[in-house]
Amino acid sequence: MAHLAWRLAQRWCPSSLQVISFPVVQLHLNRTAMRASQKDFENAMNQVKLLKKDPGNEVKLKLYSLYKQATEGPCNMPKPGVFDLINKAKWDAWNALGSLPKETARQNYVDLVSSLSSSLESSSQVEPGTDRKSTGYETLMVTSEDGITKIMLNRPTKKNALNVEMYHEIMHALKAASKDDSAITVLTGNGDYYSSGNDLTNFTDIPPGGVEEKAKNGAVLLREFVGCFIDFPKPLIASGQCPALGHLPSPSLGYSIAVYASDRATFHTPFSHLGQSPEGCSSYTFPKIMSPAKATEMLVFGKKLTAGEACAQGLVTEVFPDSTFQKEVWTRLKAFAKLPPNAMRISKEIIRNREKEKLHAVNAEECSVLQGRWLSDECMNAVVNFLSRKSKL
Ligand SMILES: CCCCCCCCCC/C=C/CC(=O)SCCNC(=O)CCNC(=O)[C@H](O)C(C)(C)COP(=O)(O)OP(=O)(O)OC[C@H]1O[C@@H](n2cnc3c(N)ncnc32)[C@H](O)[C@@H]1OP(=O)(O)O
Repeated sequence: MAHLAWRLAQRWCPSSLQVISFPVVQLHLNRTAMRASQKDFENAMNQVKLLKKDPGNEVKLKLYSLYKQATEGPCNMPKPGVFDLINKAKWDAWNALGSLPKETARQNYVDLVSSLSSSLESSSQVEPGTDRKSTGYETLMVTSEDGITKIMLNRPTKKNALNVEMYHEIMHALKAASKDDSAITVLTGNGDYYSSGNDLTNFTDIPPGGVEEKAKNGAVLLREFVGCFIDFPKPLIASGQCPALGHLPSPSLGYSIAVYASDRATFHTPFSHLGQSPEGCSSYTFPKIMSPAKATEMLVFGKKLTAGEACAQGLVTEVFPDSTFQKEVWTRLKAFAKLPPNAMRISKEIIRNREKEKLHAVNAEECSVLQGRWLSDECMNAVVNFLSRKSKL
């Protein structure tokens, strides 16, 4: 629960002239400091994500409450029930700020983060330069520069497994990128995995309606998620330097207009190993892009492809040496981003539009089949085996 509260608190924030105790430091916040700008506030939100050490629940609740006060003003949400422990603690912390002005809350948030950063050391885990314009996501780093919006999956310690929050944040980031002034969008991963697919702990949080309700909600979420890729209007590029496993590769490979991979990357869709079935429209796009026989090896038998093999099969646009990958790919992307954006958009539209209806229908069918698969013994056993550390891919 502490971990969950921390993750929740990472996008939020603390209060004013007060001394907050937690195991590592005593924070003395100065209310008379200069007013923090929106940019200072955004920088502080990014800093929170880079903290190496957990500052403790008390501070996390402060961060949460100040963030909410700074962005939404005084708490006017209904009070959560007594058994909803995390949400109740958050509500109490926010409500305790009363009518504290938004600007003061913003300043206090910035002050608190600054104290935390100097006391708790920042992590150097993320790629350099990725904190330039991240926008308060918890599982992503989103930056926008030189006409390129970069959406980077940012759960490196979990190999960028997609938890429910990440599904929502990716959808949000794609929708925002479709409307921003960038010309192209790049999807990539931080750490040594592009992604390890669906976070298998997504299967553990069973709602009152039982596993059937869980599976139904999962199918709705997945359909919406893949739908966002199908409808994404701008050129989308997947850039992967390392292994891509399972879930995300399918939609991002099938719908990207370009896929760049380093010679260290691999592509693996182990649906059968997990008692599941193809998703992300891969049952339709892969046999078209590759050949039906090669797609069967990949989608039915879970054969892992090297970047070179994936390129030979047409799944990957080009493979670069690992040592020069970033430089070569970003030089190319920056050149693409200078092309007339409307022309690129329209060209993508004309390539993809006649397939759109079909893709949505395939997506719906795949999600419905998966909903049944998630209730099968085969799937449940595979998830239990992973979670009990009996298996890895
Ligand atoms: C009813 C459910 C509704 C859900 C909502 C919708 C879902 C839509 C699903 C659509 C279908 C998708 C299909 C797929 O995605 S299939 C792919 C699933 N992925 C896997 O099976 C990968 C499992 N992971 C591994 O095999 C290995 O971790 C690895 C990726 C090969 C890496 O091994 P390595 O030894 O290097 O590293 P660790 O195993 O120690 O991993 C580090 C920590 O990361 C955690 N981890 C990694 N991957 C996942 C994952 N997919 N889910 C959850 N957790 C993951 C791992 O447990 C370690 O955590 P720890 O440090 O806390 O132990």
